Amino acid sequence: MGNHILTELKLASLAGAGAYGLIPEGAIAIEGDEIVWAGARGDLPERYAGWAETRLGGRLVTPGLVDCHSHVVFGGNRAREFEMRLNGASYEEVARAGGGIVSTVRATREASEEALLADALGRVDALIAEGVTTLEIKSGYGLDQETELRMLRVARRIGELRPLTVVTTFLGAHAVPESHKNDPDNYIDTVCIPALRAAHGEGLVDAVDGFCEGIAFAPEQIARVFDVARELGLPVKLHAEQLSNLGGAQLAAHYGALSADHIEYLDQAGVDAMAGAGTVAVLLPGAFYTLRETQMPPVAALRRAGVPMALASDCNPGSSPLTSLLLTMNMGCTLFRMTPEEALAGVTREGAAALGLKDRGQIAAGQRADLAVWDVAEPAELAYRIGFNPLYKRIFGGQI
Ligand SMILES: O=C(O)CC[C@@H]1NC(=O)NC1=O
Ligand SMILES: [Fe+3]
Repeated sequence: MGNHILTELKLASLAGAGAYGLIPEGAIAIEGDEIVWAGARGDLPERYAGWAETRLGGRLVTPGLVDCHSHVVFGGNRAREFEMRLNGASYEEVARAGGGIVSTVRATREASEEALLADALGRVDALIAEGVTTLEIKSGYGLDQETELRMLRVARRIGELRPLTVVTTFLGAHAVPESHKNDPDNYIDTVCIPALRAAHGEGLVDAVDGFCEGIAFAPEQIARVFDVARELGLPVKLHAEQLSNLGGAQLAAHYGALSADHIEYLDQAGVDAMAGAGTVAVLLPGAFYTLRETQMPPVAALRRAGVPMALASDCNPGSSPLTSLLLTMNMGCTLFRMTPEEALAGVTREGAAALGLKDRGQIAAGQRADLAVWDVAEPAELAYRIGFNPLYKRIFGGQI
């Protein structure tokens, strides 16, 4: 780290005017872990003359990628369930038959902290290899206090063991465990909320999430968890309108949520509520693709209303065993009809916004020096190609 100039680059700043905030002949000045200047190379201020210089041969430079929704910490895998679905069972049928999230809960409860960490690091390294510099990691496969906290400790350790910012999210309201399957209210009040308080007490929680859905929790149950999040001063986000419309996005907006995620079944009332609250739409095409869903999120309505749209892997063993943010971008375009610029913004500027982070996701003075350098001529290539990783160099916190 130190003072450094990156030059001979095409700058996709995702800031300022114009598509991608693109500057064909750009330069970036980095001091420590911070960008202190970015713009056209010809405008580089004299005061940076003499700084160490790295020439990038005209390669494209974007902000480091932000994966704002993942469940990368979990035990076991669900290949068997994948096979069941290929034999005709729906995702909800598998869930009601005791498969789905609950089967991963068993495997996660049985796994040690070291085993969970070792398994997760493989998935995290795949994301890092594609230029991810910030990763959100949820709990939600413990559904008991001990395991929920173990998952969040593993998430924190991932951020210590890798050149990566990890943001943790408590998702105790992910599913109703077998022990409480006839009494979800009791689970919320006697397990989920005490676990949230304990996790917060250990400094393990940066935000609180829930799954508002017929196979999970009702809005009233989510609201009780969000009331405690508000009491603890924690921001909230919500898996909402994935398989039906229970008004989850409106509930999220009512709590000033950072984001509402999935939202395939979002209606105009939900779009308007999110627009009014500044809640980011997090689109998760990996789950839509894996579950062979047909109801697309209302991208055109979100666009018209000016609701920011993020894209994320939703990496999880059941509905989105996906560890490629580049493929996520391609799916966002091909499946959800986002533009390539919206897709790139979705995994940078808007992904950061979905985490409430204002110091990253764009290339501009004052932002973290988290950058990705790509062997592509045009930014659209990042979403266009399928199964191709053109990352040339990943810069985390100014480490050239
Ligand atoms: O199947 C799993 O393990 C997670 C499913 C995932 N969680 C959620 O709230 N919605 C999903 O698609
Ligand atoms: Fe999810």
